[in-house]
Amino acid sequence: MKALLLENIHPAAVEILEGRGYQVDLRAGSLSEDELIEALDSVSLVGIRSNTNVTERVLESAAGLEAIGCFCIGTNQVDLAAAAARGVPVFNAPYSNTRSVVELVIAEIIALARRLPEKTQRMHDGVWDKSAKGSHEVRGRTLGIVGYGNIGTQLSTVAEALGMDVVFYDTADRPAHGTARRLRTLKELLTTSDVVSLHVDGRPGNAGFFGAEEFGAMKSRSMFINASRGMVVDYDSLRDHLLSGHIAGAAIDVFPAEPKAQGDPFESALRGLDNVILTPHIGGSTQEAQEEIGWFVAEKLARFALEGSTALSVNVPAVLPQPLTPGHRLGLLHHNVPGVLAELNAAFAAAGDNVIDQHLSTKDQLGYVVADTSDPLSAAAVEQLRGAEYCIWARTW
Ligand SMILES: NC(=O)C1=CN([C@@H]2O[C@H](COP(=O)(O)OP(=O)(O)OC[C@H]3O[C@@H](n4cnc5c(N)ncnc54)[C@H](O)[C@@H]3O)[C@@H](O)[C@H]2O)C=CC1
Ligand SMILES: O=C(O)C(=O)COP(=O)(O)O
Repeated sequence: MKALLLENIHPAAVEILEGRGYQVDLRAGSLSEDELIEALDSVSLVGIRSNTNVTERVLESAAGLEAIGCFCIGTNQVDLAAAAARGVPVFNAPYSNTRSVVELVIAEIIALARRLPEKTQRMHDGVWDKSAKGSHEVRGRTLGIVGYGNIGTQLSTVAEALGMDVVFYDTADRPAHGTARRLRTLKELLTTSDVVSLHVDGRPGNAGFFGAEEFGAMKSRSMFINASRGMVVDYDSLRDHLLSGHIAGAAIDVFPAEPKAQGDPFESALRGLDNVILTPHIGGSTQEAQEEIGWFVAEKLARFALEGSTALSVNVPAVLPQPLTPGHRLGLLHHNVPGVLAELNAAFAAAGDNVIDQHLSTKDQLGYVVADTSDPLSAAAVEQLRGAEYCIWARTW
């Protein structure tokens, strides 16, 4: 059994998968589509982070791929529908690096308010530039959070503890934390915030949603932070609004096209601008977060591959079966049509197998059932199931 782990996934993941009998190929960088297709030959588990794209073409060629682990929060880099259609579950770590992102953004809010990027540069240039001009406390200033999910809400709580007034805008119905106030429109947030921070997800509909109109609506001399996804923002427009002085500072951690490997050249319209903090997509890059992610996602991959558990999968029905009794479990991922369970249980009955435990879950067009039986279903009966029109795959453990 082979597992391919890309993008500097934490060694905790290697330890867990090797401990479950996998031969692990651990690599530092991300791969292009063609490189990934080649690397996935005879691989059953693959781990990626935010910079490797698993496209339908990759999935089409990776016949032996059983599951995908996104060792991060975002899963927009995977064609989730194509993976689901092929019965390939995708797992992520929805909370493991949340705090790390929040602490980076809090640091950036204060750094920008005190114009630290240019202060420290002047010192390194040998210039003593002691001035309060353009520097402010963050206490009492308004933070506008766009995207009030796991990261946005934690940021809200920490910012409030710093004495900031917090407002937020979210397309979904989200409860306010602490004294934060939900605003009905993005424009209201933009016109009232001293700092705007984006924490939306990378769904296709968010591509380019923050551009000239939004920057123009922001308060004069306000700050902008993006640690969500680069594809969300028009950075040429941000450059224009920084050069004009309308936006007084920015901190950017994510970019539309990010280098594939450590040390690769980085190009951006935002390089060389005053009071702009640029970081190489490190919001989740702390030792604590990476170790937690490595353990969390590797465990999900192993429990799926070795026991049939799809708990916390982002794209197939979630089933958390009982502890495995080897040799007595069947998993059936199928098209969500009537009669599947009846046919499966009829097959067990015909074989004289008593069903000890059974879990069925459905999600959109898919259904997934895991059944533990007194006696293993015969190979012929399993093959018959695999031939059914509704069957995507049937596996036994
Ligand atoms: N820079 C980095 O290293 C990291 C970046 N991220 C990015 O941050 C994103 C957010 O993470 P979480 O808070 O955990 O996700 P989440 O799914 O908990 O929250 C995202 C929120 O944004 C809202 N939203 C989506 N599109 C929106 C729009 N157009 N306008 C307003 N609200 C919108 C959603 O309703 C949701 O409440 C991730 O999807 C990922 O892309 C996450 C971790 C690390
Ligand atoms: O968790 C996320 O979605 C991130 O963007 C973190 O990405 P990374 O694991 O640093 O490639």
